[in-house]
Amino acid sequence: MKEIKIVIAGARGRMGSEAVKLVEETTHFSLVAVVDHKHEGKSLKDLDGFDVDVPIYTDIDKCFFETSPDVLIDLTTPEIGKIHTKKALLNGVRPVVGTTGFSEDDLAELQELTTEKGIGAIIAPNFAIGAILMMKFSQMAAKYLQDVEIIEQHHDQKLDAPSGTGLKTAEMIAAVREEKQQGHPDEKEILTGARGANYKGIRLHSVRLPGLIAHQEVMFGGDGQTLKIRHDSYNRASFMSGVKLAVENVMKVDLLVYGLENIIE
Ligand SMILES: NC(=O)C1=CN([C@@H]2O[C@H](COP(=O)(O)OP(=O)(O)OC[C@H]3O[C@@H](n4cnc5c(N)ncnc54)[C@H](O)[C@@H]3O)[C@@H](O)[C@H]2O)C=CC1
Ligand SMILES: O=C(O)C1=N[C@H](C(=O)O)C[C@H](O)C1
Repeated sequence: MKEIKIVIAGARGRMGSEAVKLVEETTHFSLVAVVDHKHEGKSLKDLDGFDVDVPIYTDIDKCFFETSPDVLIDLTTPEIGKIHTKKALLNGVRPVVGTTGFSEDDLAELQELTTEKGIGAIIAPNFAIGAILMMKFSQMAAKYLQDVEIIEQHHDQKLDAPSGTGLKTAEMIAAVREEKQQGHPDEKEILTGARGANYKGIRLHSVRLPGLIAHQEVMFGGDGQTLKIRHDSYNRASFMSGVKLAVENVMKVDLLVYGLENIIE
């Protein structure tokens, strides 16, 4: 298999450090550099916990120019992730984006840029295969049970709410469900936010607690019955087979793919 040259942005983070391991362990992947907001000019091996000798860049354009990667894996923050994704496309580098917190407008802009540049990009709110199945099963269930609420639970260092997965699940359900208001028509929030966020009538609840990693339950209600579809990630290794799949697939597409469910048969 042809070698794929990769840059990782956010390599020191919880997900990024796991992605460094994945790239190192995969024979046809080659890590050529990492992007950080600190440590310009150092090697990754100078930092605690890494023994990989690749340069650290704080300037992503310079990084792309000097290392000519095929793929950028971005695992940073919502704000920075957007900038990196745009810069990757402008530099002819295929982005694989795990970073969440992008708005509909951001996605539309990136889709336009991807089409203009004619190179592939993958934005995946969740790389875990079990989470993809949870979303697909939820979409199936929503055809039969239209009353649904999403409860996503994450560690308390997470920046965005609702999670990318929660939002994507709501979007997938909304695509097959006629929009409706749930609960009592006269219901009133005594405390603002008590009923959660509202995506086309679907309620989304975000729990943030230390000890959690990434969990989501999609709860459906019908006459005298409920159905719960749940996924739990207990560690960040759970996301890595999806990252590998995304890197391999981004080399084969020439458009923006939003969600791994679009490349998993
Ligand atoms: N798609 C998926 O399956 C998953 C996505 N995520 C998402 O990935 C992102 C990262 O999550 P974590 O690793 O938990 O966060 P983290 O906070 O552990 O890591 C973020 C990293 O980004 C770096 N960073 C911040 N500003 C930067 C800049 N200007 N340039 C380069 N690097 C910069 C930080 O130094 C840090 O190392 C989040 O958006 C999260 O929602 C997390 C888990 C799974
Ligand atoms: O920040 C996280 O941790 C996660 N973020 C993604 C999201 O927002 O859905 C994926 C996963 O849930 C972990």
